[in-house]
Amino acid sequence: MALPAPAQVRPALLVLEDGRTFRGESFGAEGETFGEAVFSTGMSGYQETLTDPSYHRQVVVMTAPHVGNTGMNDEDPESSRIWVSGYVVRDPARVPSSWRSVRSLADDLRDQDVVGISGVDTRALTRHLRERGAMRVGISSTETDPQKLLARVLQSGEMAGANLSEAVSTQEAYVVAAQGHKRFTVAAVDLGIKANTPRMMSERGIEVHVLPATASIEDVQAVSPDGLFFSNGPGDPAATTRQVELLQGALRAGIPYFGICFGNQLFGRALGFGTYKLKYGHRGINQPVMDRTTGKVEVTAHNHGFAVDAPLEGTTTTEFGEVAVSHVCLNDDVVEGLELRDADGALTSFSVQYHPEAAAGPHDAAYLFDRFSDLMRDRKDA
Ligand SMILES: NC(=O)CC[C@H](N)C(=O)O
Repeated sequence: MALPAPAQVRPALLVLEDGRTFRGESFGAEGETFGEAVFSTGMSGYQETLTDPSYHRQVVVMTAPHVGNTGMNDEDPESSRIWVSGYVVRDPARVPSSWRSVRSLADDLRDQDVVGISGVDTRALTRHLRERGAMRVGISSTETDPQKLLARVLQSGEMAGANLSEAVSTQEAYVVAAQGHKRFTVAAVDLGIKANTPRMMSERGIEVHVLPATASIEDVQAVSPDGLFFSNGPGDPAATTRQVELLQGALRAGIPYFGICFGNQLFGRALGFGTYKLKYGHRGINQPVMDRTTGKVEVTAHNHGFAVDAPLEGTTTTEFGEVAVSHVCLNDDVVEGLELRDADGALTSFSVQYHPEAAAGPHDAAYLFDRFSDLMRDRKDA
């Protein structure tokens, strides 16, 4: 099959906040965009990455050199739109090829007004971010002067201190029915929830009441939940107070809790720990994490730029019980999970910094949804 002629090439410019400049071609929508430059090392799952609300206000650099081969389908999105504020690839596929593909990546970016750039040396850009840390960036197909774009990058918003989950959350509560026999009811606070999370709960007989990020403790209790869940989400956990207070109220009321990613960071804050910004974060689908409960190492999907500052060894006494770090990233010893136990040593709540709901995978961590079900069963019986 002959390849179609490349679309008319329009130059684009990428300028980091420290002045480093890359030149490439406009990819997706034309125009100008700003955000925090971060890199993802996943070799597959670009559609899930683009539609993950946790990437709100971030410009994602793909380290995979060739992106777009399988096009865009209607089954894999994690939400109803693309959330990244910009997209950087080296070599976009000119022809998508998959039986599920209904659009091309470039068309979807253009239709959803997402500005991207291609033809960039993404390896050099990633090495720069790894050495200097995640930082603000601008991409433009309308500006040709790097100094002028840099001035606008320096005026754009920072990720540290940004409270973003309410901007991406559902406005209205909705219910995802349990598949088969209903075993539990969960109140899931949407801080940027991915579609696969309620799906994986539903498959385990959980009826999921997805609530807006602004939900109150009364809204949670109105559902009579067996468990409370906080999702992943964008922004700085240190800038989020309302949901931390909600979580503390639920813990006082004795509701078992499970949190993922942002939900792990807010759990840490509710228990009295601080959070901090990692130099360049963890974003990819092959990060090794040890589950200290079983001693097993899982290969896991990550997308986080912040982390919980909790002691790796021993337990910490809080008004809610004894807390310990349950999971650790083997690359850099970053806290990847927390667990809370009562005075008898029984698990009452837990959370992980990584993604048991990960699509395209890996699926090593899917057992955590079973752990949540077991926890709700045990607390119901208690
Ligand atoms: N995926 C997430 O929930 C990300 C959490 C938080 N915004 C971070 O970057 O660390």
